[in-house]
Amino acid sequence: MDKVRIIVAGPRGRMGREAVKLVLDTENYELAGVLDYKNEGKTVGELDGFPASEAKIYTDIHQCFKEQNPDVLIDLTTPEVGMEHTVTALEYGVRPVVGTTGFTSGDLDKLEGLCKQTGLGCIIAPNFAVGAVLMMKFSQMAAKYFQDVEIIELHHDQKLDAPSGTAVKTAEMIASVREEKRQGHPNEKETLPGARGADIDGMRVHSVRLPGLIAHQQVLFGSDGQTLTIRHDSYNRASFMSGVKLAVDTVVKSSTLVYGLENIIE
Ligand SMILES: NC(=O)c1ccc[n+]([C@@H]2O[C@H](COP(=O)([O-])OP(=O)(O)OC[C@H]3O[C@@H](n4cnc5c(N)ncnc54)[C@H](O)[C@@H]3O)[C@@H](O)[C@H]2O)c1
Ligand SMILES: O=C(O)C1=N[C@H](C(=O)O)CCC1
Repeated sequence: MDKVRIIVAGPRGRMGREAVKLVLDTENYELAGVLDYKNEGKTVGELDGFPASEAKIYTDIHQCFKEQNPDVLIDLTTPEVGMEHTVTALEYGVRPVVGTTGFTSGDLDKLEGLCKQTGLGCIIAPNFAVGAVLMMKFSQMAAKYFQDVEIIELHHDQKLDAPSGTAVKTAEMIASVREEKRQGHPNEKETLPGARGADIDGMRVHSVRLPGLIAHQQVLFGSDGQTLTIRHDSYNRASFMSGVKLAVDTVVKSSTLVYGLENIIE
């Protein structure tokens, strides 16, 4: 069987480093190159702290795709860069696996259209950790019985986007089954703006940023005389890699946009 030729965008980032390792350590994957904004002309093996690899570093995505003709792009960058990479990948016939968070619903609509037009698969996964996907699914199940819910997401203090992609996805999954409700007292008033967190469909979302954390979320449900808390913790970035592998193995066979790993986990 031919190896899956993969480009990793954002290789020197916290997630990108793990993804490069995953690709190099997986027998039927080949690291075709990486996309960075610097180090053009060097190889991955020349970067500090990277395993031996002759894969080339590109700063120009067009040159990269033309020279390497890869099968898959794994993007772990920032929302603006990630969206540009994803659109360009689909235009070049490359299937994207996107872990980058912060895409808007407009971005997702555009990508869905591009997938239809090109017949290519694309996977956007706000969270690759299997436990986090289960947390979201369990929360969706619980929301049928508990209308009142608040989400607390906790991440490291270098995270750029808030709320997290996971919190947004969780709220969307809950909203799809929950009877609409504006929570809290009808006369509730914030005496300090932001005290009640962000509002997604009447659900409150609170973002904590602290050094020492990696990626954590708890979903709290309340009703008469009882609460239910569903919590997930990622203690390292290796926790995301089995999900990245599942997404790569799935996207090479798919022809539509998939938003969320819950749609491909059995
Ligand atoms: N889906 C998931 O399970 C999951 C898990 C962790 C992080 N994330 C998301 O992944 C993204 C990256 O997270 P991180 O913690 O690795 O961030 P990071 O800041 O450590 O890494 C981002 C990398 O992108 C690189 N970059 C910026 N502009 C670029 C460009 N034009 N071309 C190529 N590379 C460029 C930066 O140099 C940096 O190394 C974030 O959006 C984060 O929310 C998702
Ligand atoms: O470290 C991050 O950044 C993470 N972002 C994702 C999100 O926004 O949900 C998932 C977990 C880690």
